[in-house]
Amino acid sequence: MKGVDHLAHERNKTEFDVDAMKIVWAGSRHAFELSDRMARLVASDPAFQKDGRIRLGRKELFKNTLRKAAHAWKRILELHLTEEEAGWLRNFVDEPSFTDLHWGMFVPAIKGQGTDEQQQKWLPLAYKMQIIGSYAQTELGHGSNVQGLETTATFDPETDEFVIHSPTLTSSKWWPGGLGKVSTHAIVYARLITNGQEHGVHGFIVQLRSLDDHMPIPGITIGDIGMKFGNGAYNTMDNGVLTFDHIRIPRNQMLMRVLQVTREGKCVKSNVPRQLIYGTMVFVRQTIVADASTALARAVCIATRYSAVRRQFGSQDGGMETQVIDYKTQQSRLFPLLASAYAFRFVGEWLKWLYTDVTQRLQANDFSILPEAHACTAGLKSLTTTATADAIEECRKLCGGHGYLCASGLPELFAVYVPACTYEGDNVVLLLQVARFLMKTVSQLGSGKKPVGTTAYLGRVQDLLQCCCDVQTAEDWLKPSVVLEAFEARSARMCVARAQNLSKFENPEDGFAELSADLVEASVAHCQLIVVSKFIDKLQQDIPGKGVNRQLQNLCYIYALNLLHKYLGDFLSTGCITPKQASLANDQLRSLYSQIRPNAIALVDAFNYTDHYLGSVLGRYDGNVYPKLYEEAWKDPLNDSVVPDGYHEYIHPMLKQQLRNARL
Ligand SMILES: CCCCC/C=C\C/C=C\C/C=C\C/C=C\C/C=C/C(=O)SCCNC(=O)CCNC(=O)[C@H](O)C(C)(C)COP(=O)(O)OP(=O)(O)OC[C@H]1O[C@@H](n2cnc3c(N)ncnc32)[C@H](O)[C@@H]1OP(=O)(O)O
Ligand SMILES: Cc1cc2nc3c(=O)[nH]c(=O)nc-3n(C[C@H](O)[C@H](O)[C@H](O)COP(=O)(O)OP(=O)(O)OC[C@H]3O[C@@H](n4cnc5c(N)ncnc54)[C@H](O)[C@@H]3O)c2cc1C
Repeated sequence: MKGVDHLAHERNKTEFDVDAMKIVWAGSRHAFELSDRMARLVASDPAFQKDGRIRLGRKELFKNTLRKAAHAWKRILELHLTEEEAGWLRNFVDEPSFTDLHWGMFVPAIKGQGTDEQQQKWLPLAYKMQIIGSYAQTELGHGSNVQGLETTATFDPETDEFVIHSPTLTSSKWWPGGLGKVSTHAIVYARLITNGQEHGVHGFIVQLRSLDDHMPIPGITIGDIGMKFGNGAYNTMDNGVLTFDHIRIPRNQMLMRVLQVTREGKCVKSNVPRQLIYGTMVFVRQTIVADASTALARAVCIATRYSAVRRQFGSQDGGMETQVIDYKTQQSRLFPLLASAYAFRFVGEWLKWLYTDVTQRLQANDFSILPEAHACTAGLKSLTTTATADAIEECRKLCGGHGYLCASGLPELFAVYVPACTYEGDNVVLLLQVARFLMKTVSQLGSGKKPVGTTAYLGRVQDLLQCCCDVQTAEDWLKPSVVLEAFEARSARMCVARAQNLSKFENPEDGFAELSADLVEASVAHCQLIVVSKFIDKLQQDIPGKGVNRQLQNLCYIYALNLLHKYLGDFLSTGCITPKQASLANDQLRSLYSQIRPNAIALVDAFNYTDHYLGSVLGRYDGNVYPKLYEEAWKDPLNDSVVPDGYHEYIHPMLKQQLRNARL
């Protein structure tokens, strides 16, 4: 790092091995080295520079994204990068584009729902980018309700083809990323109709554009759906609209792992459950959880470094003013977010493991943990994206006025990130799925079915309904068993209370609708328990590096005790803890903030973000904020001329008018 390090005094306070923490954050030495190499490769390549992109108009912005995606692909081929390396490289380019959907959804959909023959035919084309794919599920009229989609795929036995059609305006495909201007193909979700009978929604591989001149296939209408929230931000993506007028595709382009349609138009079910049609969403939700920690860590890194640079008030005898990071209010807002970044990292790691485990089991025809995988991915996607979007906004406020400048990097980060609360399942709709899973689990307790995995604690429900929290001193809140029991008891009691209320309804569906707001709260409690318990599990691992485990313990308890404080109503009303114990938890929280304080800068350094990736003047590694902020202001196009365009037309005549009026 060249030049003066304005944060050196902060780094000198560090009480742990930052390099060892970098490896913990990355997940392994291999992951660290690989991501570090790719981050530096991107940061050092002028073709990937990001300065000024927020000032580009839509067309320039989009073309710039196409240029970067093409350059990234060129570098991937030239350097013979592995799939893993290529994924990191695209990540550090840090610009949403059609490639996200091609690699993130189109390829996984074919892998997860295609037969062996379909995979053999389509994957090599996709891997070489000889075709570019998107994921066209959502329509103008329906997104959450997948079974309500209207596009039809009618089998024509005479020609051995499906006819894909958009019967209504609301059946227009609407939102798919990469679809508007780039994709040549899409996985299109449509209602399958054979021999006049409906067979639910299925995926079909449909060519959209000519591979020669990129013109839409006759009968297809396709375009971009228009500008989205924020400058730059997600507008690099061509989210699209698409309609079909009786488009014909060969029968073998229906993804047939779940259901096969024969030459005669007969439907033959395979042994895999129907829910596997939703498998791509499960995969992507899992990646979104991992991505949440990355986005949250970016915002926290910016806010933490800036909070150490920024000084306000408190100067005595003309000495230095107080660093805003030393205010307890700043710490109580910032450090729980820092702790959440680590918590989400570890739960994301665990979810990846769970997903891999489910995938292997599915291949061996074991579908038993599919409902749990669905509930965990849906619930954790919802919990982590909501918390991350809120946290990015909180980090903006933590940076005061300068946080509102685009140069802080936070407005763009927020605008890019916030749709994660909606895409891949609206966060409330997903929590309702978790609630269904929890209520089903509770209802089966009486029949002796033993809950496993993340709901195993519900098997001890009788104990959890009676247990009393064993906290007498603030230090008692640093016992993993105490924290875990408090979270388990809160979640179990909320689930049981909701189940009892549901049982009062004659029709369970009426009850579910009526109590849905309460049910969502139980889902949140359950998901928070998962995050806390996976963080505690992480602490039990042998983590090398001086002081690393100690810092992680502090972060873990900050995460848990801050939730306890924030959701105190739940903990008190369910009788899990007493007001006195809650007050002791707060005492402990304040003490933990003081312990984290000297390590805060090193804990964000451990994310190993380059200045290029952070894209923030406030979050610069060297803390040299003010000169760079000053320099940045002069780059604004308004400062190209001293007297602005429009002066002669609008300002000058107004001034003259006032002068005349004054003389009158
Ligand atoms: C620049 C930032 C990028 C960040 C991302 C980083 C990495 C990601 C990598 C790549 C992606 C690239 C970019 C990402 C950006 C945007 C892409 C966005 C894409 C999309 O949004 S695609 C569209 C997503 N749409 C949805 O999520 C729709 C939500 N709705 C549903 O999932 C379902 O309709 C529903 C709500 C679950 C209802 O289902 P339905 O069948 O009608 O009803 P139920 O009766 O409730 O369920 C029946 C039964 O099935 C079980 N179930 C439901 N879903 C699943 C599932 N997914 N898996 C397994 N099982 C499932 C349910 O539990 C029921 O079971 P029972 O036992 O009770 O019968
Ligand atoms: C940036 C972005 C990218 C996207 N990319 C893609 C893509 O590549 N491919 C694709 O197919 N789709 C994509 N989508 C679409 C996305 O998946 C849907 O928008 C999302 O699933 C939400 O569905 P909806 O829009 O129908 O919301 P709605 O369901 O209409 O939600 C509106 C409101 O109704 C509430 N609500 C809905 N149902 C219920 C219920 N049962 N109970 C209680 N409340 C309910 C919701 O909580 C929400 O508050 C994208 C969306 C965005 C914003």
